[in-house]
Amino acid sequence: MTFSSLQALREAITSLPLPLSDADAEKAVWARQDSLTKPPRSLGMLEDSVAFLGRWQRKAKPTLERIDILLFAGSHGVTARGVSAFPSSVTGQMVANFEHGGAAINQLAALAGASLSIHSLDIDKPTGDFTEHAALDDDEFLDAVNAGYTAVKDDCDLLVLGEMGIGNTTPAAAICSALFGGAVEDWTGRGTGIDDQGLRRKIETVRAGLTRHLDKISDPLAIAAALGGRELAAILGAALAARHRRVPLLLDGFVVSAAIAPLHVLNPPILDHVLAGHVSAEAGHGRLLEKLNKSPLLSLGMRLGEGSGAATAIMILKAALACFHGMASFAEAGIQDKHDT
Ligand SMILES: Cc1cc2ncn([C@H]3O[C@H](COP(=O)(O)O)[C@@H](O)[C@H]3O)c2cc1C
Ligand SMILES: O=C(O)c1cccnc1
Repeated sequence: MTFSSLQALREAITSLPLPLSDADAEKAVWARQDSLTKPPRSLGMLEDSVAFLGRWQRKAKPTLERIDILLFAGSHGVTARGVSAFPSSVTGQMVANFEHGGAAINQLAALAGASLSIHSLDIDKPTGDFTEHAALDDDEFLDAVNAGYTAVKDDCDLLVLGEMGIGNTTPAAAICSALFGGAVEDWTGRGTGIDDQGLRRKIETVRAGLTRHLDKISDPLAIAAALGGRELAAILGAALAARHRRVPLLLDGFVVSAAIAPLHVLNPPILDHVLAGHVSAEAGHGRLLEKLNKSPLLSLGMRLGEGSGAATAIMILKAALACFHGMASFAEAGIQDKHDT
């Protein structure tokens, strides 16, 4: 499926009947977990994670055999305003680095046993500077959403989305400010490590973008197009495809979370298939996860993007499944179970 208009996309988000998760599979997961040789629920979020995987994989015994990491790259016109500590040319150079296996995400994907595919979205064609024009017109936005939507494959046990795009913490901050309000400073962080003067410029840039596109403030998809970018739009499309296909999605940092936030504002249950991998050190990510009602598995002070925080969290999911599949039950081990009260 691809979307030929914003209206068709909006309908797919708000009015199509959404496929549901499997409550019976989840019940079976909890029944097994409660029979294993540990005090009930003592593995905390590990147990919650197995229940989540069971529900969305529709399996009483969930697995992580096939994990796909899709990394989307795009270029941002707003970088001309001096909002990043790095030049825009680094985006293409990092794409080459991903292809040669030299980036953090390559190492983490290999360790996690995940496949990694790189999707470059017109990186030689930066988006418009959102303080002056819409970053993307409707057609450009839909093309990127469709690229993300069609990149998701059915037969995967878990999906991770990553991004590369110098400057993209600025559109992420602008989208959050537009969707959720509050002080622009609270959504705007240092990204790649911009200095104090740069941070002030970045905050002013976000403010100017909000003023320019004030007329779109009540339309989350118009905000995503006017203030976003191609890799963010593709992430929105991929998250929607995962929901339609009941593929569980593990969320990365601030940029990926901001990219899917318009889905939440349009229809909160649409992100029920999403688990937060980590909370990034980027200002605003913790607040954004609260808005999305997600509790992160990890808080490691990471602020890289690329899908790296989520890829690290895969190891936690694998730890959870190792216990779930490998532990003996009280009956098998001949251990006395909890007193009946
Ligand atoms: C070498 C390098 C590798 C990266 N990998 C991810 N990012 C991250 O930093 C960028 C966002 O931060 P800002 O908005 O400050 O530019 C994005 O490309 C993001 O993926 C990187 C940034 C750099 C410099
Ligand atoms: O949390 C993120 O997604 C992030 C933080 C800094 C730079 N790039 C991405």
